[in-house]
Amino acid sequence: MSAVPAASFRDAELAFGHRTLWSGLNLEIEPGEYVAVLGGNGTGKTSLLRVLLGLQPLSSGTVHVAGQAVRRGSAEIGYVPQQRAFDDRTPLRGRDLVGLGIDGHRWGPRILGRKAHRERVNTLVERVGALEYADAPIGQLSGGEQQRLRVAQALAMDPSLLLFDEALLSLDLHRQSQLAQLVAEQRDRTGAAVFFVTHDVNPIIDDVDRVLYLANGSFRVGTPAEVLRSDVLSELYGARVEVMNVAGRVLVVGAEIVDHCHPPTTPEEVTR
Ligand SMILES: Nc1ncnc2c1ncn2[C@@H]1O[C@H](COP(=O)(O)OP(=O)(O)OP(=O)(O)O)[C@@H](O)[C@H]1O
Repeated sequence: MSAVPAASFRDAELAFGHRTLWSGLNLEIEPGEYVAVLGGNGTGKTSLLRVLLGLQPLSSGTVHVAGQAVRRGSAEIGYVPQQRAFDDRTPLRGRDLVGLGIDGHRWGPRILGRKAHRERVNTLVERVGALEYADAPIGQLSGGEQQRLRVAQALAMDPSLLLFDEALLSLDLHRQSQLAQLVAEQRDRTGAAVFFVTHDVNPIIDDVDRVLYLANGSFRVGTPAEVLRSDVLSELYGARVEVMNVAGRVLVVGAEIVDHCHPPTTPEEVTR
């Protein structure tokens, strides 16, 4: 008997007014499966995560997380939102932010006792390599440092589904690969499924099982080798799109012309 899917979409459609972001989405993600969500600006990647979080209802169809209808505040989900810097007056230390991942989603007494809570926070802070600055006010940390603490918060309760929205954005290449490794380790250790929204799949490509590529009000889903091909993406975009391997990285060239909402100024890097 197969396990309950970590997440599943059935005939799912999301539209705002007359604009359909995607429709006919049938997708089951198994525990431990790693899915990269790719596509240009405004194609509905963040909205897809918001649907899983129970923050955005579908226009039609159904969505489940761990076999249950989605709901807000689910402890099954760890989420790293698209980055917004904390105000430097935010009255939180780095480790307080991480601690919110343990019991910040619920009212009432702490899930863990004071000592166990402290130890758990310390383990998480150490795991993301943030011990050095975890006691500093969060708003005084760099974007990359804040990001590592956000990741620690998302991992806090070993959720069965991890959602990352452009989590690599403010990190240098070394930190990108460290974070990618951390996510892969967490997946391997806990069997969590992963949805990773990104404009550059290169740092995570070795870990990715499937790609969900959104464009032009439609999508393609499959292994990176199945989806990240000139013929497949040209058909999806309805225009000539080249997937090129340049110095070990694959670039998608031509997609920016069709991603007309907020065209990127450089070729979109998606895989090597
Ligand atoms: N609640 C809403 N009501 C109306 N339109 C919305 C709503 N939420 C999102 N949109 C629109 O849906 C489109 C997709 O937004 P979304 O943030 O999901 O895109 P994205 O693929 O994550 O883009 P980016 O790469 O720029 O972050 C955008 O045009 C956005 O303005």
